[in-house]
Amino acid sequence: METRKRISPNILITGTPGVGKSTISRLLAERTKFAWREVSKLAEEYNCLDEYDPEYNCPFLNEDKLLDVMEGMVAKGGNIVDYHGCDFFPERWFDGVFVVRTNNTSLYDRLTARGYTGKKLEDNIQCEIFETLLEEAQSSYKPEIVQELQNNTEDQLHSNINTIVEWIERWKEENI
Ligand SMILES: Nc1ncnc2c1ncn2[C@@H]1O[C@H](COP(=O)(O)OP(=O)(O)O)[C@@H](O)[C@H]1O
Repeated sequence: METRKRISPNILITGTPGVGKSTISRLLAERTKFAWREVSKLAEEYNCLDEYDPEYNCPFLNEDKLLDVMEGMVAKGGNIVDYHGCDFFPERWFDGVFVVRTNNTSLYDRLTARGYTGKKLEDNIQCEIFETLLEEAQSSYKPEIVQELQNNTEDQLHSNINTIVEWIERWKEENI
């Protein structure tokens, strides 16, 4: 699969759990009619989860199996891939990578509302403070396709959607 064969771009929405990836992806999918690929749901649906990680209380992802499942889905473009990790996807899959960011207090409130406590809560807050996903994205993709989006407020949510929609329009002008 080569980038120039796509008639619509593939977009990766990544970031720490709770920053708003699903919210952005859902609204963006409604606006653009792109397919929203929730990687966690696909992993469950296609049995790509291996044995349980007792430390984090969640199953390990079988990355190779998931990539095999997703390869055909992303081939033609027009996908919004939503996941809290990004270094194991093939670089060639994505035309734009958006790293969603949230300040500590908002993230803390959102994760506690989701029922996160203890180590899981602390690790996710630290992940955001240390910009782990931003660094992961910057080291996995060309810097010019990686963009950070601050997503603390409703206003920012809507402007983030507009930013991505405008980015898609520009991509189409330049690539089709
Ligand atoms: N810009 C925003 N302003 C306020 N709340 C938001 C914003 N974006 C998302 N949220 C809320 O934060 C919570 C986590 O969002 P979600 O999209 O599930 O995050 P993720 O998919 O990154 O784990 C949800 O309750 C969602 O409604």
